[in-house]
This record gives sequence, C-alpha cells and structure tokens, in this order.
Amino acid sequence: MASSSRARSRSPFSHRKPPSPFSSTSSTSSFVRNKLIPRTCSSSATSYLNSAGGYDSRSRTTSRSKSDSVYYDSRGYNASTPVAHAPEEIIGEPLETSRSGDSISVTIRFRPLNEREFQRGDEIAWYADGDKTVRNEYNPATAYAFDRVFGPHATSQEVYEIAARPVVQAAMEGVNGTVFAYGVTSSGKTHTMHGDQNAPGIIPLAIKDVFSIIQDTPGREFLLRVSYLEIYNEVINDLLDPTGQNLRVREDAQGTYVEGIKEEVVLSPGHVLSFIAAGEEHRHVGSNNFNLFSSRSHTIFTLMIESSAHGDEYDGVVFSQLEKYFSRINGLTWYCLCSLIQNLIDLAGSESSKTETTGLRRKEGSYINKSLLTLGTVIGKLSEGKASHVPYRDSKLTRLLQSSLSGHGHLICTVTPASSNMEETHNTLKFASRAKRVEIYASRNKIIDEKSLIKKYQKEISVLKEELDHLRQGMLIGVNHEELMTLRQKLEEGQVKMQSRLEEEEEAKAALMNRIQRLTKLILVSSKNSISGLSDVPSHQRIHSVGEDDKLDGQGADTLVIDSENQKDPLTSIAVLASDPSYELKHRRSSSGWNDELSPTSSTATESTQAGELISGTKLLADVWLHLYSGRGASFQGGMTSDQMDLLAEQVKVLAGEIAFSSSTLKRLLDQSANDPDSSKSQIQNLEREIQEKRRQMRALEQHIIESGEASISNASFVEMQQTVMKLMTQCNEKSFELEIKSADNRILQEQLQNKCSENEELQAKVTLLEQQLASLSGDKLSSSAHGISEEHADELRKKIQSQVEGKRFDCH
Ligand SMILES: Nc1ncnc2c1ncn2[C@@H]1O[C@H](COP(=O)(O)OP(=O)(O)OP(=O)(O)O)[C@@H](O)[C@H]1O
Repeated sequence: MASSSRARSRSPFSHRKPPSPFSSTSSTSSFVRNKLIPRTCSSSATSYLNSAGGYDSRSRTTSRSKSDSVYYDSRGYNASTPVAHAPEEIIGEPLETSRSGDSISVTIRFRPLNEREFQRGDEIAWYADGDKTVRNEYNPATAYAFDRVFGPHATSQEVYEIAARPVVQAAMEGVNGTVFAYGVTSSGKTHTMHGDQNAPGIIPLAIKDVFSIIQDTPGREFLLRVSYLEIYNEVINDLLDPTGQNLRVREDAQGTYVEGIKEEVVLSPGHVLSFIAAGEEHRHVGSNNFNLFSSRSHTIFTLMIESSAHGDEYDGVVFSQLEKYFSRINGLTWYCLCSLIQNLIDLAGSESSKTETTGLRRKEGSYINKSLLTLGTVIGKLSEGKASHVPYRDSKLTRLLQSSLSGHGHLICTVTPASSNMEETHNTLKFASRAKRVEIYASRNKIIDEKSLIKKYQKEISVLKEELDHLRQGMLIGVNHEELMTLRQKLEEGQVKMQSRLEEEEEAKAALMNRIQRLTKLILVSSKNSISGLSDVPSHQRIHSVGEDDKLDGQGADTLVIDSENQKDPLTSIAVLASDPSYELKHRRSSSGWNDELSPTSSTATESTQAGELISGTKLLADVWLHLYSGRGASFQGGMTSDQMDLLAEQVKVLAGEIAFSSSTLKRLLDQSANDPDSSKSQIQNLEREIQEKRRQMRALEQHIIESGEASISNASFVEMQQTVMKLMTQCNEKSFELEIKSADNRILQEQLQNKCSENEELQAKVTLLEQQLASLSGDKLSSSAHGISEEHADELRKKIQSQVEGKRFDCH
C-alpha cells in the first residue's frame, strides 16, 4: 500500500532556531493559547484560570474548571520564566511536511494538565509550538510536525472541523473514511470522540453533519445504517445486540466484515445517538490508576451510508462506511506498544509497575497489548512502504481496520503535556509520525452487489409497484366480457364470489401499498427535493424527516412566540406546544442535550431548515402529535394509521435509548461527584429532570399507542360490522328479488293449477259419465242383446270405456 519511493524530507527544525522562545530549563510550564508555555515552580508566578474565567494569582491552589478537573491558564504566563534556548540544542526530528500522495492525516490534541498532575507537581514537558509542531520543553530540538496540532484550549468542534469533517464529507460521496482516536489512558480519547453535554465530541458532530448533508443534497436518496462493536480480550461483541457475542471476522470481495453483526437503519441524529447510548451500556469499562472510567476494549462504531440518485438518474448505489475507531489503551498496553518502537522490555517492565496489574486488568491489558502491538507493526510496515507482508491477520483490530486503510483516514492522537508522562507522549508522537507516512488510496465506491440495502429496497419497491399496477389493470380491464356476464349471472343468482375476489384484490393492493410505504419510510431524502420519487406514495409518507430532531429541538423550548405563520405550521405548533410547560407531555427530542448543546458551527448546517423548510416526514410526525394533542387536554379520539403508530413506536424506542444514555451519563457524573458533590450538582439535577421528563413522555406515548391500538381495534370492528351489514343488505335485496320472481312464478303456477283443477273437474265428469256407460254395459248382458248389440261388441265397448276412464283418471291426478 505504501510506497517506498517517497522521499522523506529532513526536519525543517534542523540547524535552525526553533520558533519557541522559551528555555528548556524552565521547571514548570503554563499554557498560552494553543501553546504550552514553561513556567516556574514559584507559586506566586503561576496563574490559573478560575471557573469564572479570571485569574487566581495568589497561589498554586487551583480553581476547577466547570466541566472537569483540568486547569487552564488561558491568557498569560509569567514572562520572566521562559528563556530562549540556544540554537545548538536543536537537533531536529524527521518531519514529514511534503507528501507525494494521500496519506493518513494526523492531528495531535493536547489536553490541559489535570488536578492530579498539578497536585503531584507535574510540569509541562511537551507543548504545541504553533499549529503544526509539537516540541519538547526540555529538549526543544526534539520536535515533530503534523497536519495539525491543537493546544489544550482547542474545542472538539475545532478538532472536528480539521480532523473529521473532510472525512465525513468524503464518506457522503462514497469514499470510505475512518477517524481513529489513539492515545495513552486518560489522554482524552473519549473526551474527543464522544465529548459531553457541554462539549459534544466528534461522533455527535459527525452525525449531525451527515443529516445536514442529506438535507442539502436534493436529488439523491440515502439509507443509513449503524453498527457498534467492541473488541474485548480479542473477542468481538455486538454492542447493539447483547446476544451477539464472539462474532467472527469474514472476508469477501469488498474486504473484511463481521459476520452476524446487527445493523440498524437510522432515521435521525437522535436515533443514531440513542443506539450509541444503548451500545455504551454494554461496553466494558473499568477504573485504573489513571482513569476512573478507563475503556477496557476497542470499540468500533460504523455508519454505513448508501445513496442513489432518484428515478431516471439512478446511477447505482454509492456506498461508504464511516468508521470511528477508538483505541482504548490502558497504561500497560501503551508501554508495550511503545516498546515495539523503542525498547520493549525496559519500558514495559518499568512502566507496568505504574498500572494496576492485578487479575482481570492484567488479562485485559495483555489482550489489548497484543492488538496494539500488531497495529504498531502494521503501521510500521505500511509506513516503510516495502512490499513485505503486512500482518493484518494477527489481531482482530487490524483485520477490521484493513479495508479502512484504503479510504480517507484521520488519526487523532490525544496527549497529555505532563512531565510524568513525557515518555508516553513521546511514544505517541513517534507512533503518530509513523502513521503519517502511511499512504492511502481512496476511491469512490460504487456498489453493484446485492448487499446494498437501498438497492434491495428500491428493487422491492419497483416489483411491488409493478404488481400493484397489474392488480389495478386487472381490476379495470382484465375482466373480460364473458367474466362480466358470468359475474352478472352469478350476482343475479345471489352468489357473490366475484365480489369477494374483488375484495381480496383490494386487500392485496392495500397490503402492497402498506409495504411500499414502510420501505420508503426508511429512505432519507432532502425536503428540498424537487424530483418526484415514488409517485404512488404521498410525499409526507415517503419522505422521512432528515434532521427532524434538529428542527424539533432547535425550535423547541425556546420558541415562545406563536405568529400566524407558525400556527399554520404543524411542526412549529408542536414546537410551541412543546415549549408550553402546562402540557403534560412535551415533545423535546433532544438526545441527552446533544442537540441543544451542539456548537454554533454545526447548527449553521441546519439553520436553513430551521428557518422555514419543513420536511414532509416531519409533518407526518407532526400530524401524529397534533392528533394527540389537538386542544388542551383533549383526549385522543379514533385510531391512527399504521404509519403513525410506527412513528410513535419509533419515538418510544428513541426515548428509551435517550433515557439509557442520560442514565449512564448520570451514573458517571454521580461517581465523579463522589469526592466533590457541588461540582456537578446542577448538571446532575438537570439530567435527573430530563430523565424523569423523558420517562413521562415515554409512558404517555405508550399509553397513547395502547389507546389508539384499542381505538383501531374498535374502529376495525365497527368497520367490520358495517361491512357485514352491507353484505347482509345486499343479500337481503337479492333474496327479495328472488322472492319476487318466485311469487310471480307462484302466481302463474296458481293460475295453471286453477286451470288444471277446472280441467280436472271436467274430466271427472267425463269419467263419471263413462263409468255409468260402463256399468250399464257390464251390468246387463241381456239388455245388450235386447238392444241388438252382440256380446263381443259389448265387451269391446266395455274395454274401451274402461281404458277411457283410466286415462281420464290419470289426467285428473
Ligand atoms: N481536551 C480536553 N479538555 C478538557 N478536559 C479533557 C480534555 N481531554 C480529556 N479531558 C478530561 O480528562 C479526563 C480523561 O479523559 P478521557 O476519559 O477522554 O481519556 P481516555 O483517553 O478516553 O482514557 P481511557 O483510555 O482510559 O478510556 C476526563 O475527565 C476528560 O474530561
């Protein structure tokens, strides 16, 4: 991967006076802007920033900053202390300032000295000399150049702009990207990547950005998925699914992947954060000598971004992965890693005594060591640029990292300036220097395989739409004349088979529509989209809110004035409702305050949407809320559509995630405040209130889901009843029609019967006459002879009359 042909430039620090005007002999240091400035041990000469931002120049008694236990000297330093060092001290380091191709960008972030370091009299050993150089205080010639160096006052937002925003932007265009936090324990990896409520880290900022970019990209549709895993003792566990333990790494044409990892489709920034919060709950964390909440595992959070153009502009699916790798290192691990670079046995031996090396921690440490050792080897090999074997397979971390090294990569190395950690910081800088030489080849991914979910969904949607069209056509023109005749005949006969077939088709159509709506709901598009997508589906159902949380939150609690425009707008109305404390259930979907707290730069991205553009998907949600809270205290009437129910259920899930996240933050704060109860009191109270509030919201939502479920059921049974009545009425009509026909038949039959009866009577009369004739013929033989009729002739007559009698009798019957 790496090329050996690239010339390594000599250090620009060689043989020239370094920019630092301060003496390496200073015994203590302070920070000036982004620079660590040496300072004396003299208490009178030391200035600390107190919590109100002022100076306490009286003594070394430090004032705690609001958010954590670190100390700042934000404005000045004792000018008498620094002494310019002699030029001959400059020995220079191999600084890479020119690059032949793309290589991993490396950023260094200093954290301020913390309380513990101050108390034990730590000095500033390394400092940011300008925004590209890290220099050693005691030996100013020892300096390293990087893409960017941030001093202790830099905010995570500033770090994000340089280290992560370009990666996020490229990822949105289909280029794989990785942001990688690396550093010794307690150096600030979690602070940088996660941050806290007051200073959101790179992950929440990146998530926010992703949704803003979607909003600003009309004409494309996006599907986002997340996964979150940890590598603990060389075992991969799924943080989004506690049952997913000991997962295996597999390889296919596109690189390595974790088999069976749970991937969740996400719809909003709050949604993503709720998954992270849920995942954090399952992560292995433990305390060591340096950090109460030291991470005991590497965690990898992956955001998979798929996108494709709409309709005719369909250009295949662009797919990228934005991964955040957190190298969680405890002290022991770190030294072993450094030993790879420098002196394994001595460093490991001497440093391991500093760390807790008991039982479980030692075991964890050795596993982390192994993976970081391999990482060091891999980075070393790649930086050498030789075509030698790169041992990716030697650890789970490097195996999973393998494909990421072919995309945009950014390594953020967090360091402490403290003299007690001087060697560790030096080793981090060396590692970072090596990583900077790793060349990467980023290319835009175009996915044509079946794994792409967006493609799968799109295919499914088009198949379903075709089916739906056929079904519609079949209903209108597919019924031929003969069928119509049969249908009429069958209807005439009172048989409603065809009717039920039509009903079945209607049902199938409705089910298909439903499915299409469900699938399209997962695809994110900008509300600025002018290209019509799936025309069958109403836009408000098709488009899910991008950054819906942002808008809801952004307009939430602060929106106090209701103007006429706002009143027309369901979303704003909700925001206004949400701001009204008298409402039992406030709609404030802030994810543990992230959205409220996100810095101004991230909010600019969503400003335009907040200003007035409403996303139709949000309207759907808004409809639900308005539905629920139309009118003060008005109870919810009637059932909701399944889409609305789905969204409410989604809301409940998001709230549950947010509660989990807030609870873990609360736990952390409570633990932190054990020694100093006043420090985070207000934060704790706010969090407790927030959790209570969210619980109440969740309960209310659940209640409404149940109620609307019941309402739907009763609505459903009412509809069923109506249908049954209609059916019965139709049957009744048919039966009465039948009855009419039968009555008419009956009348005819009656007439016929009457005719027959009279015929019968006539016949009876004839029979009687004939019988009389017969009797006279058979009763008096003599008289026949007397009448001159022969005996034979008389018999013949008798028989004839007899048969006529029988015939007439038969006719009568
Ligand atoms: N740049 C910074 N500014 C202010 N405080 C910071 C900064 N970086 C870190 N801290 C604070 O230092 C402490 C330790 O930081 P953090 O937990 O982020 O270290 P870590 O590198 O993740 O440690 P581990 O590897 O043990 O998990 C936290 O209290 C954090 O708030």
